[in-house]
Amino acid sequence: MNDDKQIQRDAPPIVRLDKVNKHFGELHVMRDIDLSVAPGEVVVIIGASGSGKSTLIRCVNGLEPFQSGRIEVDGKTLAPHGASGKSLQAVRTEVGMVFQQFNLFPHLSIRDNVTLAPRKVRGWSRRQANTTAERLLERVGISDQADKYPSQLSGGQQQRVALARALAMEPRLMLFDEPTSALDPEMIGEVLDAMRELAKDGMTMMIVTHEMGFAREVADRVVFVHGGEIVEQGTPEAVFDDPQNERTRAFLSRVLKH
Ligand SMILES: Nc1ncnc2c1ncn2[C@@H]1O[C@H](COP(=O)(O)OP(=O)(O)OP(=O)(O)O)[C@@H](O)[C@H]1O
Repeated sequence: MNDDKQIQRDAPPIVRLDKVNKHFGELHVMRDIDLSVAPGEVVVIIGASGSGKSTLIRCVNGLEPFQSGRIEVDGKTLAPHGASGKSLQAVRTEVGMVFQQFNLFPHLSIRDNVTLAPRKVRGWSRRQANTTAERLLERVGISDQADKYPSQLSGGQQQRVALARALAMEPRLMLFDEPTSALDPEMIGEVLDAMRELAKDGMTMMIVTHEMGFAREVADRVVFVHGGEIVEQGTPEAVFDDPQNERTRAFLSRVLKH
């Protein structure tokens, strides 16, 4: 997306999935998924509802166990049937996640929502965490809201706090699962702007979204998932303008009509 940005294709990938399979009972939701993400790369995952996009993201963060294959995140292995406690903990602290729902703590101020994890998990002093929170809230454009509580903020502002909170842990990788789908249309832009900035700064990102315009603009690579399989992947130009697979074409003609 950005010519100045460096994707470190020669470095070890930050994320690597090898032949990952996941079932929910009879339902096979990830089928032999192979996927690597290089440092600095922005990968956008698209596909119809129920195709397995969220499950893929949640497996990378260790939120869902999987049945076979292997997932490596920044050199730590998540094994099938749940990782060992240590690598799971390490992955969770190195990966930032932003969900559809903001999940802020309602009884904590915006500042305390952002500083809680670095203080508890990293052992930062209140002062150090507050300085970081100020910088991050400034970065997502809501430094004037630090003393407020989540219920006093709009959905778009709350989602930007959720982004600042994830960044406070200094993640190597950011995962987004439909971060704008719970927002009113007029608030979507402000969250996408914050994500755009992050991408420009070289953050490695995996993003599940239904915002196709944003996907085209921000992605280094677009991955189309159908029925738990990666059916097609490539640059946004390749996938959006010249899709090779019939199912990608059918999906895009459905979503781009609206
Ligand atoms: N905890 C669960 N238990 C049983 N089935 C589940 C569970 N979570 C997801 N599924 C099923 O797995 C399939 C894939 O779900 P997933 O949420 O990954 O799809 P998705 O592509 O992210 O969909 P959407 O765009 O609607 O969010 C769906 O059929 C869903 O109903």
